[in-house]
Amino acid sequence: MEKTVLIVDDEESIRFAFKSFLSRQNYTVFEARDFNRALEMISSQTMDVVFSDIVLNEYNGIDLLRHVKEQRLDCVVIMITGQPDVETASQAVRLGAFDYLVKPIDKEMILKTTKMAFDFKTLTDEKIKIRRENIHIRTNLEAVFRSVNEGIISLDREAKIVNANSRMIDLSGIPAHDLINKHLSEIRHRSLLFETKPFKAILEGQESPSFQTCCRIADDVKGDKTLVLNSASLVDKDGPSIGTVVTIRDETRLTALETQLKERYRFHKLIGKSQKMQHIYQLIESLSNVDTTVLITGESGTGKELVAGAIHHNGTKAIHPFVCLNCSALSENLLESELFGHVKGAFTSAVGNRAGRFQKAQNGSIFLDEIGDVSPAIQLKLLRVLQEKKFERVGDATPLDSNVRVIAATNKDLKALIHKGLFREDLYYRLKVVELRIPPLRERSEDIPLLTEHFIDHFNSKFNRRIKEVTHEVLDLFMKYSWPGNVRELEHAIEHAFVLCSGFTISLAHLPLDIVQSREKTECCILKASPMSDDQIVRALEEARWNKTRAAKALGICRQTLYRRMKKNGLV
Ligand SMILES: Nc1ncnc2c1ncn2[C@@H]1O[C@H](COP(=O)(O)OP(=O)(O)OP(=O)(O)O)[C@@H](O)[C@H]1O
Repeated sequence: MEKTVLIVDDEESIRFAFKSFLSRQNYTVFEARDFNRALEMISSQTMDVVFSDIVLNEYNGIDLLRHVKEQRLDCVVIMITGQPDVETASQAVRLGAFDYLVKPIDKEMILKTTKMAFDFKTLTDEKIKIRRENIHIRTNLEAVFRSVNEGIISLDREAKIVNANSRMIDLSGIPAHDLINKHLSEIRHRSLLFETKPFKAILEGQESPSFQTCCRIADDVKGDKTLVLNSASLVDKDGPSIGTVVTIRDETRLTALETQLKERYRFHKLIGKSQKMQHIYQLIESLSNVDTTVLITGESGTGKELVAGAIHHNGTKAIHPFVCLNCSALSENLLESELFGHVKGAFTSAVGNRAGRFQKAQNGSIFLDEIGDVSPAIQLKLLRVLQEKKFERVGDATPLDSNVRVIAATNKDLKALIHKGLFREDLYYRLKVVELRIPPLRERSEDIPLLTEHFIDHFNSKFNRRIKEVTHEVLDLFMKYSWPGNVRELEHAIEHAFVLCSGFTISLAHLPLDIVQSREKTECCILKASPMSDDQIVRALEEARWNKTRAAKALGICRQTLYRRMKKNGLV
């Protein structure tokens, strides 16, 4: 890069001497014999170093120096004088002259001073460059600091808050003037945010690693927030820590969306993403915190017990017991004692007092499965519990209070039972305050892949296996099959396959025969419908040398259909 020097002096010999010495050292030297010429040159050409005589006719070198400084020109000025005096020298230095030379000036001095001036200029330029870069970085950082969606707060080593961006102020709910320059201990009581781990660690003088926490911030209106806090030590390069910076990301919305998404596929122990299951989930939610009696209906194996469990566990009763009883499994007497308990001596084997299920479920919920199988006498007692919230133990006339939510279920048509006089109508309406009908699996086949995956996971962990999937044919069959036993049947089919499958994929060969045969039956029905002449059948049999399996295959029908056609034609 060109190094430019301007020599301003009215003495030509001086200008000549500077020019000849410096040109040989590869400096580009310009000359000016007076102040005005010098001004012209420094405004039209960048000068790195200016040597100027102090005496320049009507103006002097000090005026030139003043001009350079006023215009903030980027050059080093050295004053030269033939008549040194302390006052001008000190004035020159005060105004920012780099040096002050006294004539006569020899070559050595010119070269040495020029080199020093250039070294000084290089350093000054570097300093200016660094300063400009710093300003640029600082401006950018401040813009980032202001605009990011994360709260940022920095604290010094004494836990005094040095800075906080506007997002942080918003998250903490504390105005900037109450935050900046305050010690953490002074403001920690104002927001639960400051009670979290990173801030506690700062107060205790530790550095804390990145972690996730959920906290409720001071402004109650805003409610629970899921905040991810990250803290890092602020260190100078290789130096000691000068404080801590904590960043806070608000993930409330993300967490809510995640939860929603999960709920769509699963609700408590219920699996299913179909619209019908979404509707069930919504109903369960609205039923959870009301105390009404619920009647759950639906075919066997549709998940009625799981629904009852979800109603109980989703509500405020969840901390109290959830007691289940299958009413069809017990004789009338046993059921009565099981439901209401008995006292010692109530019957021959009653050797002591025994609490019934209603007592055990106190403040919680009781699930009465197969309610349609209950005898008229027990129906009457249940009606009393529902109406009066009271019951008596067998062998004791003292009524006991019942604070139990009743959830009943049946796969029977209770209305038909009422018609036949087998079920009390008044009990039916007491039970059916809200009816929840669980759809059979065939009406929500989009849940089948999800349920299949769920049961594979379940049996993998139960039997310590590593089965990955079912084949396309299996899934296809599952989607078409009518599942009379509903989810329970699917669960059992997969458990059956776990026994037979020794690899990683469940195929048709591993499934229960009745499910596979249901497919063959369907295919046979389809094939049977296609017209096929008796001649064609006989020809196929002859070609297959009367091997029925091969002939059926050649005709594209199943063996049973072929056999039926042969029988019809008297071929067997
Ligand atoms: N939606 C579902 N998600 C996961 N598992 C389910 C689901 N529905 C049913 N099951 C499972 O199927 C089996 C039968 O469920 P459950 O006992 O709740 O059915 P149910 O309708 O009460 O049957 P039943 O009328 O015969 O008493 C259970 O092992 C249960 O875990």
